[in-house]
Amino acid sequence: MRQFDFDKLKYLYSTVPVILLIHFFSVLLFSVFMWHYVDNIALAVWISVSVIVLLFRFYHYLLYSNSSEEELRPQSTLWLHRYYTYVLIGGGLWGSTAVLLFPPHEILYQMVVVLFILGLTATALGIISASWELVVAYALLSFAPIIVRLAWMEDPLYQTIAYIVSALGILLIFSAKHFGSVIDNAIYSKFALTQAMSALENTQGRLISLLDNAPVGIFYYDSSLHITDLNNQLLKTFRLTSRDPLIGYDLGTLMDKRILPALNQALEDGQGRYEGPFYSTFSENSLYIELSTVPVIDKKRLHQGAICFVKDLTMEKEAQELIKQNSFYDPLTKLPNRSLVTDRIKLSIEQSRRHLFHCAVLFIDLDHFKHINDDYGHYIGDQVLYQVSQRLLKQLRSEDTVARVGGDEFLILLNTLSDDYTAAAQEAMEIALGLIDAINGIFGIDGESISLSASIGINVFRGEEGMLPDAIIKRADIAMFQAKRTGRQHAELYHESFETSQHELFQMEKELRTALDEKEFELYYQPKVAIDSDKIAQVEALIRWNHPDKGLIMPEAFIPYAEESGLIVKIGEWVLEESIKQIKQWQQTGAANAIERVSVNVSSHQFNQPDFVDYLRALVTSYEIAPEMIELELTESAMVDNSRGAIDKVKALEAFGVRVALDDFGTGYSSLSYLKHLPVSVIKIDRSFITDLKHNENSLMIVKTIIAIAKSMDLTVVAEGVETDEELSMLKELGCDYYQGFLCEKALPVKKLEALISTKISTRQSIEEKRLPEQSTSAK
Ligand SMILES: Nc1nc2c(ncn2[C@@H]2O[C@H](COP(=O)(O)O[C@H]3[C@@H](O)[C@H](n4cnc5c(=O)[nH]c(N)nc54)O[C@@H]3COP(=O)(O)O)[C@@H](O)[C@H]2O)c(=O)[nH]1
Repeated sequence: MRQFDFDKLKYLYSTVPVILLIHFFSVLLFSVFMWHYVDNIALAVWISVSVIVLLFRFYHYLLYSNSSEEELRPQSTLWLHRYYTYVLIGGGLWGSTAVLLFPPHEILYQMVVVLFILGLTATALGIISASWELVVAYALLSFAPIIVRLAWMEDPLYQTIAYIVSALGILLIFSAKHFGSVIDNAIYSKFALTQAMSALENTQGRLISLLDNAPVGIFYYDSSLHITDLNNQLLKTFRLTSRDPLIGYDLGTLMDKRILPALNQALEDGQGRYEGPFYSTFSENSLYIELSTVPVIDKKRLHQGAICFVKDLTMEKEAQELIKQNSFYDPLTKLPNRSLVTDRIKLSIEQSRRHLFHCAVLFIDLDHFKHINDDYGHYIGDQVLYQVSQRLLKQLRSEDTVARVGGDEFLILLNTLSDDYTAAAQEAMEIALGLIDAINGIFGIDGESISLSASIGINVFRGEEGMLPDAIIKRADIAMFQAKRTGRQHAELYHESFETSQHELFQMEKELRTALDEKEFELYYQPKVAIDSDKIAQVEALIRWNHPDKGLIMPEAFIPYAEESGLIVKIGEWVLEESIKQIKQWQQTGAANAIERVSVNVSSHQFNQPDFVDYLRALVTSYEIAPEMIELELTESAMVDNSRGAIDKVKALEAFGVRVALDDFGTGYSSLSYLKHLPVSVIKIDRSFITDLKHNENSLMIVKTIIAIAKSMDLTVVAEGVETDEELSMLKELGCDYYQGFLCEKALPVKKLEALISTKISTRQSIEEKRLPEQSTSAK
């Protein structure tokens, strides 16, 4: 059943109580009136039937009233038919009075019957007028019998009354039709209203849910800038728990007035927008918001205030700031990074070009920082970098920029130096020296004392057309590289010639790689003679490069390049393995039985490799040679550069059986007290002291002292660079254990060394033999 028909059914049932009452009292009244004039049995039967019908109808009415709409809806047609049935039975009962209860003679009571039928039908038709078919059926059932009865009577008066009743009946039917259409309209209007109300409620519900669940804060405000409504998100945005302080709030009194223009804009029929920081009056929070406003206009185009949407962008903004911070600043030191300093250099190029002053870029690289990371771990390494950044900042002016551009690399941009290049270079150099002083020294971190130094490259520039920041940085880098090459711990001012030496380095590096791949290196061996027995007891492995074009190249010509490029590690590994192979071969062939030990030079780079000891152990084990056959020659600087790790490594090597000699002793740090801390077995006195031995009192004193202290510490002493008998006899007198030098032999290829040793003659004899032809020649 359609909703409209269902509503009509509801209306019809709403009339039942009235119908029942009218019907009941009408039956009662009719019976009282007619009791003496009609057949009492017929009247009793009529009354009984009427009462039974009324009771049933009442019962069904109660059933209907107690049913829910959901229960009634599926049976609505049945209930309509029930209603129709009872109405028609009612009509039939009153119609039947014209047949059963019409007094034959009392004309007055006959008219009472007619009046009852007319009155009740008129009432009934009014009530049931909502159903046209029912009206017609009811009118027929109630009027037809009385009209027929009256018309059947002979008296023309009755016939006239029959016409009148018929006319009234027709009139009533049409009145009921009109009344019915009024009721229909009323039901339809109510139905339409209900529909509209429910649609409105739905829309309102949707709007409320939209407002409450909108991801942006929303509030309405009237034309006098007072808040009239708001959603939950707005409370969240402003960290509030209650709407109360906001409803009716005058936005004109906000502490932060930056949003007012946008709010007013919407009241002037425009759309307002604001994005930026906002200080909340209510929660006293600093936010970053995006706000937009639109006017609220009703159907009559009248302004009803405005609506404002507020988005809290605080978190996005903070994230953006963080990203920005990370893309322009170094997270560890909080210093600008390469991008930012590059930008600033660009600016300096422009400014110095316009104002004719000089600027400088200082490229700082910490010396041997890698060892700090390797020995103390990255946490301490990070702390050192942080402290360095702080020391740098302290030294500089606020207009200068300090940036961290790599692991242990810092860039400093000095602005507004002198307009004279020489003066500017001097200023930059003074600042650089100040920075070196600031960095040089001990860093105390977590109970560790870490010594540090730095090398600085300086590039002084004045902006020119087309000058690029990268080129400026590169020059400072080249100068820094030069500072590293020339001893570290100092500053170098960029010079064009540095580029050539760098180019040379790259070229040499390339050639050295080829030399390794093409096996162009060879080991020569120089004898070390036991002074007491005058026997070749040991040899030192010394590298040579058989260059395909340049011939034999001595190590001093390429080792420094190998050191700088880092290739020394690979070359050193080759030397170690080659020496061990040679030892193995000598062991197997017995070709050099007399050789008790082979010493190998190890560069600080190689020695400072974290896995150096393990590497050597593995090599010795895999070639199955006695570790005692090897002696490693380390310079003092290799140990001082990495004092903590070096001592442990030397201990581990000595414990394994490999001996460690301190090479070039007397040069460099030359700290005799330092010897106590180094668990080495041998010290080699530097050649420079031996050469000077005869002519320089100081050298004699130094050699004397070194030997005395070494002896007191039970160390073996080797003197290198011995070229004369005099030097040898002086060393013998001072108690030196071994000597090495041209007096015995220079470094020889393996075959020649083997040949020398296989003569099994004392070196003195060999020397004498060598001299004899010379003497005979001179004698001639
Ligand atoms: N890391 C490595 N360094 C190495 C290796 N091989 C050599 N070197 C180092 O190169 C420097 C020069 O070595 P070299 O040209 O071989 O010179 C050695 C001797 O020939 C020279 N010597 C020896 N006796 C005399 C002498 O009586 N007079 C004189 N003028 N020179 C002499 O001394 C060099 C050996 O020095 P040292 O190592 O200090 O014992 C040199 O520093 C080598 O260390 C290598 O494989 N790896």
